[in-house]
Amino acid sequence: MSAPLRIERLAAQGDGVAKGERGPVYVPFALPGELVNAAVAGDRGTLVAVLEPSADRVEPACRHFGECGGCVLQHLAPAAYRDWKREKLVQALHHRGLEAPVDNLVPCQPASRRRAALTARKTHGGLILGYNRAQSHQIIDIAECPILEPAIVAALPMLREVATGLCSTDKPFRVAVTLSEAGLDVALEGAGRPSEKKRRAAVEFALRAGLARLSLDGEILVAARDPGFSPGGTGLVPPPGGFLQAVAAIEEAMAAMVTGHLSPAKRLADLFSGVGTFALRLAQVAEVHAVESDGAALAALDRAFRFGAGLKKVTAERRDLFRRPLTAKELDRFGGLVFDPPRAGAEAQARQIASSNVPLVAAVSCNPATLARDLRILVGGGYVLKKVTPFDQFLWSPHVEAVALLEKPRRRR
Ligand SMILES: C[S@@+](CC[C@H](N)C(=O)[O-])C[C@H]1O[C@@H](n2cnc3c(N)ncnc32)[C@H](O)[C@@H]1O
Repeated sequence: MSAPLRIERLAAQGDGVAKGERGPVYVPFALPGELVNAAVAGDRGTLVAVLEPSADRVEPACRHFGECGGCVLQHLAPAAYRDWKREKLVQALHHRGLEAPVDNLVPCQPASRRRAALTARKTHGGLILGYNRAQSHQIIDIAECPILEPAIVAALPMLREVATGLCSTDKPFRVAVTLSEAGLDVALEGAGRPSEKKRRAAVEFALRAGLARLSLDGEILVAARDPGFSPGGTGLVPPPGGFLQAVAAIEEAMAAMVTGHLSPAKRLADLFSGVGTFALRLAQVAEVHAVESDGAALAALDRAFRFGAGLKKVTAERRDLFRRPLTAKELDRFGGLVFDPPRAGAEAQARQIASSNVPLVAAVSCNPATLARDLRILVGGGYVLKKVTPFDQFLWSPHVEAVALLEKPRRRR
């Protein structure tokens, strides 16, 4: 049964929130101020009709909007959308009692995302390839995606063919596609164990289709060209399916901010370095020690440094920074550091940084809540939070990326 609801605000995941008889009701795709008709079950409402639309309601850019779980805010006008993302960060900091200037959101453009983690599954009607429906394992077969680089969208039919050729399971599997400077890098995971014949056919198809590289469960089946990138002027070739910042322009902007803050120091640390997004750029101005738990990422970083030109020293250390963070004593040899942990944040590492005397710190994060927790630890240890900048890297999703800059004043002798 549907009921009229007045939407009061957007929840953290982008759903509209109304006051229901038994508490808040979350209505996806409804906007603050709107009067909507929604079918309510428990605390979830399904939007039936918008009776009084918000002035901030706009036409969504994608035909899959509403079905596909990838984008939740395409119907919100750009200015309101940017304010909402910035406010998420402001509220997370406020929640931890942190006061710092928060910049406006650095926006990202449609058609700029250079990597996608798609899900595929064989069905009687052929292979479907796309994103999961919101809060479901059902896959929405996509024909377009306005956030992705057009070269990836244009390659969707070809990706379906590659995935069909290699698939030997009825279960869903992952198709990661990255647009490198040398073309598409495609990495399948969990597609089953294809026969030798299928693998050979996939290699031939990949070569004909002009893929830069094709991998299966981390094994490179064919690399016609190195699927490279050039942070710090290097020729970085990430491992198949490995982590890479999603939007090149946002990576560039975050790295410029981090480098600007840390550049007075001569020795730097990059913690949770991945393939060296920050380390390889920082190495243009300082010696860098990169620490990371993923051996394949570190090997790629090390190769890029060795074949790079004009870089100062880069050393790489494989280490689990959750279990064995760099200690305050180990950190004290650095004039500055950047840390960029996964969504869980870097609580143990932040405690060590807080007790250290590293004068310049940049914190990069994709989760405002854990960022605020870690910043609180640093501020408790005497760091001054200079400013925080939100970046949009996951357009029309509820995710916000951020860079926080901190300094520790020198102790008086
Ligand atoms: C958000 S990514 C950042 C990577 C890199 N800074 C970049 O911009 O590409 C987080 C990185 O933390 C690494 N990581 C995850 N858990 C870790 C741990 N316990 N210890 C060290 N590194 C870890 C991941 O492998 C990943 O490379």
